[in-house]
Amino acid sequence: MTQIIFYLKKLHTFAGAKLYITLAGMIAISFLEGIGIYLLIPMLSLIGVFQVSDAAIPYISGLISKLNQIPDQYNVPIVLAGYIFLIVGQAFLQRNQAIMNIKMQQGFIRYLRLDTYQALLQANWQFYLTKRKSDFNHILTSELARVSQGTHLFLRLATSLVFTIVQLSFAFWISAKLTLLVIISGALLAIFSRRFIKNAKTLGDRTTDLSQKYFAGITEQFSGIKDIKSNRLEQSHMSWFRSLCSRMELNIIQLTKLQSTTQFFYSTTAAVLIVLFVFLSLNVFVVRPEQLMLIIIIFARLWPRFTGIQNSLEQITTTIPAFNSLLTMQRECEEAREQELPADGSKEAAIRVVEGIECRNVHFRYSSDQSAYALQGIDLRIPANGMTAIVGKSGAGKSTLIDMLMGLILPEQGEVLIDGRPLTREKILALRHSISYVSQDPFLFNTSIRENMMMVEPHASEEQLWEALEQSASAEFVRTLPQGLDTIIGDRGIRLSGGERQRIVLARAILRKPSILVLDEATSALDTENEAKIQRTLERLKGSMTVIVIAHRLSTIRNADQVIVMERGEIIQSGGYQQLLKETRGTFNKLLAYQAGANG
Ligand SMILES: Nc1ncnc2c1ncn2[C@@H]1O[C@H](COP(=O)(O)OP(=O)(O)OP(=O)(O)O)[C@@H](O)[C@H]1O
Repeated sequence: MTQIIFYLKKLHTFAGAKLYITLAGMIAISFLEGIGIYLLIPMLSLIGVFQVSDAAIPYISGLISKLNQIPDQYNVPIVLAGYIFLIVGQAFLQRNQAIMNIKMQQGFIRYLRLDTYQALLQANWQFYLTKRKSDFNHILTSELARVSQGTHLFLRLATSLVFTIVQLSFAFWISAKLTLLVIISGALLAIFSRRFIKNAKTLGDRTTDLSQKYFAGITEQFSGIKDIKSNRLEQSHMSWFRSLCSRMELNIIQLTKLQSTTQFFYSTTAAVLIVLFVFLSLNVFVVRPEQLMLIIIIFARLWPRFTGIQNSLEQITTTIPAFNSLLTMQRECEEAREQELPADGSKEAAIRVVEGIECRNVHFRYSSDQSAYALQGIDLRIPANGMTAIVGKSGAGKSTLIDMLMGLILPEQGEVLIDGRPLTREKILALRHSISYVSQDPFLFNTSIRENMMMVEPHASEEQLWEALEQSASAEFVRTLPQGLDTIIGDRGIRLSGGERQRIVLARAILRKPSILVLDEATSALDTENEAKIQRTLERLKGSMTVIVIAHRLSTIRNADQVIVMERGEIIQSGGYQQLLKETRGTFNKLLAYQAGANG
C-alpha cells in the first residue's frame, strides 16, 4: 500500500489541479445520475404507473403537485425534457472526464518512463555490474505498464467510491432502513472476500516473477542464438520456453478464475438480497411501492459498483509487486547515482591530462564477500601523451584496471590521481568527457555511419569525418559502400564484419579528439594489414593524446612506450617494450613465446 501511496503522491505532483478537477467531475456525474433516478418517480407518477403519497419520498410530492398545476399537455414533456437534459449533461461530463483521465494517465506513464530512464542513466557502473540487462527491459516495459494500470485502477476505485457514497446518500434519504440493509450486506460481503484479495496478491507476485523470467530468458537466448544454433541446443531451450509459457498461461487463467468467482459470488448474493429486500419491504418495513422501486433501481446500480470496487481492489493488489519492483529499482538507482543529467543538456568542462594518471596501492573487489581481489596493490604511472599497453592472461585484471582508470569503479583501498590530484567523484565525469573508449565488443547504433560518428561530435565537418576514417583504416571500405558515409548499418542496413565495426568505432573515438584514448582489445578482429595501419595511427596520435591499449596480440603494442604485465590482479612486470624483451625470464617473454608458438 505504501508503494501505491508513493506513486499517488507522484501522480499528485505530476497532475496537480487536474486531479482535483477530475474528482470534482466524478462527484458531479454521480449527483446527476442520482437526480436522474429520482426524477423517474414523477415521470412514472405522471404517466399513471402509481400514485405518490405525501410522505413517501421527500420533495417528490411537492414537485408533483407543482407539475399538476401545469396543464396536462405540458407537464409530461417538461419532465421528459428535464430527464433528457440531466442524462445528456451527465454523458457530456462523462465524455470530458474520460478524455481528461486518459490524458492524465498517459502523461503520467510518460513521466514515469522518463523518470525511470533518467534514474538508470544517472546510476554508476557498479550498479550495472550487479544487474541483468533484461531486468531493465522488464521494468521499462511490462512493470511500468502495470504501475500505470495500477494507478489508473486506483483512480477508478476512487470514482466508484465517490459514486457509491453519493448514491448511498440518495438511497439513505429515501429509505434509511433499507439502505442500512444494503450497507450491512455490502460490508459482510467485503469481509468474506478478503480471501480473494489475498489470493490476488499471490497471483500478482507470481506474474512479476514469471514475466521477469520471460524477459531475462528471451533476451539472453537471442543474444546467444548463434551458440544455440551451432551447438544444437534448440530442443532444451524450446522445452524451457514451453514450460515457462504454460506457467504464464496457468497464472492468467487462475487470475481470471479468481475474478469470475468473485463476480459469481456477488451476482448470486445480489439476487438473494433483492428477493430478501422485496420480502422485507412489503412484509416487515411496509415500504410504499414507489419507494421500493427507487431503492431497487439504486440497489441495481449500486451493487455492480460494489462488485467493481472488489474487482478494482483485486486488480490493484495484483499490480502491487510491479509497484514494488519499480520503486526498488528507483531507490537502488538513487543510491547509485553518480550524476544529475542537466535538463539543458549542458556538460561539465573536460579535464585534459597534462602530466599523467597514477594509481597508488589500488585494491578492488567486485563484491565485499569475495576474498579474491580483481586488483591488488596496483602502483602505476601512465605518462600523458604516451602509449601504455596492458598485457596479461585472460582474467588477469586488465579490463578492471581500465575501468578504474576511467573512474567507472572506485578503489576499495588506495587512490587514483590525475596530474597529481586525487580523482574525486566530482572530477570523474569531467574526466570521462576527455576519454574515448573502444571496447572489445564495439557498439554502433542502427543508423548511418555519419550519424554514428556525429553522435560524439555533432559539428564535425565532412573533412574531419574522412580524416578520422582514414586514421582508423576504414576510409577505403566506407567508400565502397552503396551510400558511403550515409549507408545504414546494423539490423536494418548493411552488416559489417567484426573488424569493420571495430574500425568505425575507432574512427568515432578519434574524431572526438580525446585527451585519453582507451582501446580494450579494439584491434583483435583486424587483419595484419589493417592492424599495421592502426599501429601507425596510434604512433601518430600518441603525441597529442594519452593512449592506453589492452592487447592479447602483442604485435599491436610494439610501439608502446610502456608495457604493464598483469597476473591475478597484480602488476608483475613493467617497462619499455624493448626493455621487457631483454628480461628473458620475465612473464612478458613467456607470453611472446606462447604467441610465437601459436602463430608458428
Ligand atoms: N562483473 C564482475 N563481477 C565479478 N567478478 C568479475 C567481474 N568482471 C570481472 N570479474 C573478475 O575479475 C577478474 C579480472 O577480470 P578482468 O575482466 O579484469 O580480466 P581481463 O584481464 O580483462 O580478462 P580478459 O582478457 O579475459 O578480458 C577475473 O577473475 C574476473 O572473474
